[in-house]
Order: sequence, then C-alpha cells, then structure tokens
Amino acid sequence: MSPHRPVPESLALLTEGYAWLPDLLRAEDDTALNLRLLGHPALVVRGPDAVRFFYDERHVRRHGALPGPVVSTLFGHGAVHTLDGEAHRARKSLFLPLLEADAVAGSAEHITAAWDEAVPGWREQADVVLFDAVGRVVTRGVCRWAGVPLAEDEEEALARDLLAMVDGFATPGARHWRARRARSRQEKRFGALVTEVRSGAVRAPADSVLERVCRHRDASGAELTPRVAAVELLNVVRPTVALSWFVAFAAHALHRWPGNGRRLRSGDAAFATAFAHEVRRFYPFAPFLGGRAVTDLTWEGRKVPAGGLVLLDVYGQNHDERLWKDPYAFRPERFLERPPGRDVLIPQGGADARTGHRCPGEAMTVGLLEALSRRLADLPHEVPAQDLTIPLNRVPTRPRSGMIIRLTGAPRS
Ligand code: HEM
Repeated sequence: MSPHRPVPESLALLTEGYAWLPDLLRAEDDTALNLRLLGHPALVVRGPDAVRFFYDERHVRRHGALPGPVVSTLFGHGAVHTLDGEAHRARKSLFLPLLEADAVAGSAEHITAAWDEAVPGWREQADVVLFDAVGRVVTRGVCRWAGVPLAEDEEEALARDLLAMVDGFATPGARHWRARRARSRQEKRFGALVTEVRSGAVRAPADSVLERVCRHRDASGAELTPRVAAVELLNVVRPTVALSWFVAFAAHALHRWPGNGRRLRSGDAAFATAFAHEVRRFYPFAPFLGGRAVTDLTWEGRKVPAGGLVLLDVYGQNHDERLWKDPYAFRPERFLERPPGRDVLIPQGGADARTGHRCPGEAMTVGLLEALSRRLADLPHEVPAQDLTIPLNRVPTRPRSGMIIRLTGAPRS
C-alpha cells in the first residue's frame, strides 16, 4: 500500500462522489487508510469504533476543518457545525429541544397538514415533480412550526433558496454560485426578522424556534448577532427542507419495491420506522464527515499528524458488508430484526447528539420521513416514464427526474 495516495487537489474531490472513499477502502480491503488531500495528510476511518474515535474531542476538532465553499453555502459562517468545546456545547443547547418528542410531533403535525393542503393542487397538475413539491410543503410546514412568518406568495422563492443551499455545497460552478446567492439572500431576510423580533416589531410565538434563537446567549453570555442568529435559524429550517431528498428516495423505493407500500398502508408503525431508517441507510446523502487532528493520532496503526484531516466514511459505513447483511438490498425488515446501533447507522453522524456534533434533527427526520412516506403510500399515483437514475458522482444526488408522480385518485385515508 502506498502510505499517501495522490487525489485531486481541489473542491473537485467532492464531485468524485459517493464511491470515492469506499472504492479506496475496498482496494485496501481495510477500514482505514492514509492519503493526501488538499495538500494535507489525511486519515480515513470507518466502523463503530472509528465513530467513537472520530467524535472524541481530544482527537478531532471541527474548527478550520470545513472547506470555505461548504460553510458559505450549506452551514453559514459561525454555525454550530464549526465550533468546538465550550462554545459548541453552549450553542448546541439551542438545538437540543429538537430531540424532544414534542418537537418531533409538532413538526410532523404542521408538515403533514401542509402536505394535505397541497394535494388538491397536485391533482390539477398532469405531473408532479415530487422533489420540488415536497420542498414547498416542508417550507410552509416548518416555518409555521418554527414561528417564522411566511406569506403564501413568498413560499416558493424561500423553498427554492433552501433547496439550492443544499444542492450547491459540493460542486464548483453554477450550482455553487446559486447556493451562495440563496444563502446571502436568506441570511439578510432572517437577520432582519431577528432584529424585528428583538425590537418588538414582530412577535415570536412563545418557546418557538424563532423565539429561542432570538434570546439564545452564547458561552460568553452575549446574544447572537443578527447574522449568526439567522445562520442558526436557517440551520433548523434548511435541513428540514432537505427532507425533499429523502422523500424523493422514499418514492423511488416505493416504485422499485411496491411491497413496501402495502406494508406502509397497513398502518404498521414499527414498519414505517424501519422503512425510514432503511431509506436513510440505503440512499446516498452525506458522503463523509471531516475534522482536523487535535494532536498526533494513531488509529489501527495508521498515523496522522496534528492538524491533518480525519475523514469518517459515512456512505461506506452505511453499506459496509461487515456491518450489514446484503448492504445493497433495500430491506427495511433488517431494522425490525435489530434496531439501529447508535454508531452503526450514521447517515446523520454518530455518537451522542447531546455532547457531540451528531445531527440534533435526526429524530425529527425519522418522524417526518415516516409520516410523509405513509402519506405518499396512501396517495394513489403512478410513476410515468422518466430518468430514475441516481448518479453516484453527483453530491448530493437524487433521481435525475426529481421523481415525477401522476395522481390517479383521492388519498386512501
Ligand atoms: C435530510 C435530513 C438530514 C440529514 C441527512 C442530516 C445530516 C446531518 C449531518 C451528516 C450532520 C453532521 C454531523 C457531524 O458533523 O458530526 C448534521 C448536523 C446537524 N444537523 Fe442535520 N440532517 C438532517 C436533518 C436535520 C434537521 C431536520 C435539522 C433540524 C431541524 C438538522 C440540524 C442539524 C444541525 C443543527 C447540525 C449541526 C450539529 C452540530 O454541529 O453539533 N438536521 N446533520
């Protein structure tokens, strides 16, 4: 094995796609390897023990690890994702109420209501591009739930911007610049909203996400600046709208393996949860996560010096045959046989969301994906001829057509 493989020295490495790290690890028949990335030595790791190693703050820090183009599109400058230690813990406390059952139920109630409102309009269209349609539904529902005022004629533009921020984070060129413009527009708009709430010009519903962000104080005891408050408000609204990717994948799975639709319609709640987990495991979303070595590190005999990159192979781990039987089969039943291990299923990060960087929106994601997958299974529709390929060299990827459905009747329930 060559200790440091050469790889592309630019953002283009992200467009090498989902197969990049899994292919390298497969070539080594190993769960770790060294390479050089953007001029830095890097260590790639995978597996539940590696997850615990990666999420140990004595090993890996986030500050300075994320490429500027990713921060300027997906997360926003000064976001919780980029903080470490006490600053991270204080900021993360803002997001921890999202883990609670009332956040999961409340967001699902608003977003399914927005779905139900949208269905009659879909019936008037010949074809519905589900990816875009779900983007609008979730934008409406999540804003209502989070206490963010949104006029009906603003919904489509906001949905488009939120989807663009996610779609353009890993790609140079037009998609990337669209994402930057979308972020800058919405940071201004959400920042102005924060200022209006603080001045009393706009009332934020008590204990709503909007109200909590406006009154949150960081480790220093200071309020967030309006721009950083906007970044964090967007860090709730934007990833919720990213559910569009998973719902498009759920529709793809229902089309490819229709038996899943029958089981979802039967009202089996445990199956709906298992289906949501399998969508998150099987379909590609986050390819890998990265941080910087706090100190000289050794993992399974491989070394990386302080300041070097440590990458956790998320997509590879979710398809590792050491962890999953038939990893490339879509089989929700695997989660009925065995619930997902905390550090085994990691589409939204690993370890403990309360203390580390794991996604605080994971329970909401599972709850929303269950609810919207059931809605979709209950909605009689056909899938007309279209390009359903899911290119693995596009990050983030989705069915090329955006998943077009054609309604054939009224919802069954
Ligand atoms: C499509 C669904 C989602 C996916 C695939 C996803 C994925 C992820 C991933 C991979 C991380 C990084 C974990 C790490 O750095 O270790 C993350 C972090 C985060 N996610 Fe999500 N997420 C989703 C939905 C949500 C939702 C619904 C919310 C909020 C309502 C949310 C809020 C956040 C926040 C605030 C962080 C930063 C946490 C931190 O740095 O401590 N996400 N998410």
